[in-house]
Amino acid sequence: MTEPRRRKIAVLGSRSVGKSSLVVRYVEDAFVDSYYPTIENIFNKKIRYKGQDFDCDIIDTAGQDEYSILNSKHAIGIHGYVLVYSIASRNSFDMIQTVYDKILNYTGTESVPCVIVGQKSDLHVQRQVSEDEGKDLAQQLKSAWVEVSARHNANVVKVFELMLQETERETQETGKEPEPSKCCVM
Ligand SMILES: Nc1nc2c(ncn2[C@@H]2O[C@H](COP(=O)(O)OP(=O)(O)OP(=O)(O)O)[C@@H](O)[C@H]2O)c(=O)[nH]1
Repeated sequence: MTEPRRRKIAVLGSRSVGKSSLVVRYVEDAFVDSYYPTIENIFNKKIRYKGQDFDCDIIDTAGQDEYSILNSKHAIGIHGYVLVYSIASRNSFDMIQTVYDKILNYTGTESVPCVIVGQKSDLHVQRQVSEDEGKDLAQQLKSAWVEVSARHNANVVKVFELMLQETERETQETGKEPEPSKCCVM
């Protein structure tokens, strides 16, 4: 038996897009209708992916807006980022690029392993962001993309499979362990 590999995953995005609901659905298989703004919560989950065990810390963060300063501990020392928007909020979709740029500002790299998540896919009538727009953005940011509903438990597991696909891409190609993000001094 090989030792589980430790991975740190940060979940980021605008306020109220359903970051906590996504993580709680995944880790505890529960859904709550009420809204409690998050400051920070760290969840631990063992994930088996392609025959390998991963011991994952999933960091659920406070919602971001264009003026908030990304906490360095949510950008540095992280293996992969789950960037969440709501399909019913154009603003939250626009925020993905902003948050992504803030991460790159810290890491000084050209890209980081990312999954872009269109949450609340059950809100068909209120949809403001099309699937194609989500896919196009993901292509630009060289990220994976998926639409999910924490409420209906649709595609939630897929988010974390895609996350490991992204963080382990290099390991599969080179056999090298992925490095968590580092701070770049400009
Ligand atoms: N229709 C629908 N509503 C959802 C879904 N996921 C979450 N919500 C609702 O959206 C609201 C916000 O959800 P949260 O999970 O607290 O959002 P958050 O992104 O963690 O919010 P912050 O902590 O402020 O950043 C709550 O009222 C949830 O019940 C979903 O898949 N579908």
